[in-house]
Amino acid sequence: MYSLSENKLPKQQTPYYLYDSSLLKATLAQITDYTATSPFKVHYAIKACANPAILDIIAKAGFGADCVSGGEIKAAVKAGFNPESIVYAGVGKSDEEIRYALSCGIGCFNVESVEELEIIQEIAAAESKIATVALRVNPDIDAHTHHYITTGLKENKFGIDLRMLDNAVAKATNMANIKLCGLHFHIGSQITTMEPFVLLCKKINQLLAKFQSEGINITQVNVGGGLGIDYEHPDENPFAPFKPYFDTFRQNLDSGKISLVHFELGRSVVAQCGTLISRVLYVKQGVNKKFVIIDAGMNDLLRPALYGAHHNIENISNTDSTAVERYDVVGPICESSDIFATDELLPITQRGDLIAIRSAGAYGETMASTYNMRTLTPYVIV
Ligand SMILES: Cc1ncc(COP(=O)(O)O)c(C=O)c1O
Ligand SMILES: N[C@@H](CCCC[NH3+])C(=O)O
Repeated sequence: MYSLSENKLPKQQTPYYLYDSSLLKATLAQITDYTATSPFKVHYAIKACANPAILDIIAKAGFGADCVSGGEIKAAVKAGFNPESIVYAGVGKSDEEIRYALSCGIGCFNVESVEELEIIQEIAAAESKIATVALRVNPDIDAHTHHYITTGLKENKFGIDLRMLDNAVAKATNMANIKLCGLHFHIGSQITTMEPFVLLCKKINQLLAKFQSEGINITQVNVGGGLGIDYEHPDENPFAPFKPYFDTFRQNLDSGKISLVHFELGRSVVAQCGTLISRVLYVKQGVNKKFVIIDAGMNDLLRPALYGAHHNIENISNTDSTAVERYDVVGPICESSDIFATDELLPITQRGDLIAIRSAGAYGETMASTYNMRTLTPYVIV
């Protein structure tokens, strides 16, 4: 794995994303190993990181792609993902995006409402095409994660409510240009215990048994993504708990009823291979505290400002932990929420030091903006 020492870092203007390709490849190899013995297919969730160099590596490793917009489908096709291995979710697919997805020949639309199903039928009929769809079910399961990234509760906008599912299945099976291939679920992100996934498996088993008893043979399920990572200990735990995760589905899904299980992993694939590298502009004395003001801001990495997320922060210019101090680590953006950490214990830090913000490979670069007329964050892959 790449070591973050100052003299080995690329000579690149800060701030920038640094991606470790060897860690990414080792992660992909683990996932491939743990899924090889079962009818499991993993689609990488492009929203986590759509960097072309990263997509290239993931496509070459034989993964499918999970997309949520026409732009993501375009990026996936360009990166070499097989269109038949592309799945497409999202509550607000536009007519143009549906037409584009059909023209690419994507593998499956994960349909989030009956209203959307009707539009896909209409467009597919006009284009004389068959759209393969899975119905996204809202299973009303609490993923016990940040409320902004919980997606499987009945008050969330995602998926079809359980009470409306029978109607949606009946409609889908009767539409001339729709081929119903399965059910789709995604209960949330950064899920760190297996319990919500066990509940999900139980719900899936119940639903498939019910439909099969009614003569509706649904044999494929997509269980979404959501596997969490260790933000506090990226060196001790560079890999997400893939083995218990895949074992949970192997042990709890009713294999007699299911021919293929699709996964849509994002964060757990790419988070640990990315680091945001930044430089200290000022160490500012406040009334009761010191601020380390760095040249990266919430426009480069939004997660701390949006979710109060904490990423591990390291001073890679001074690693001497025998003399430490507490600092608020903040960016230059004109917002009080532009804070990466409060009371962070760091070695004595000074202007010019390089700061690494770890575990930033997922939902980092993809959520960056040009707010305050800043340039989009560049990247280096090593
Ligand atoms: C439908 C869908 N699939 C997959 C993912 C990827 O989730 P994660 O990055 O938590 O694995 C998301 C994001 O939460 C999603 O909305
Ligand atoms: N963007 C979120 C995850 C949302 C996943 C998309 N449904 C994060 O950074 O944690």
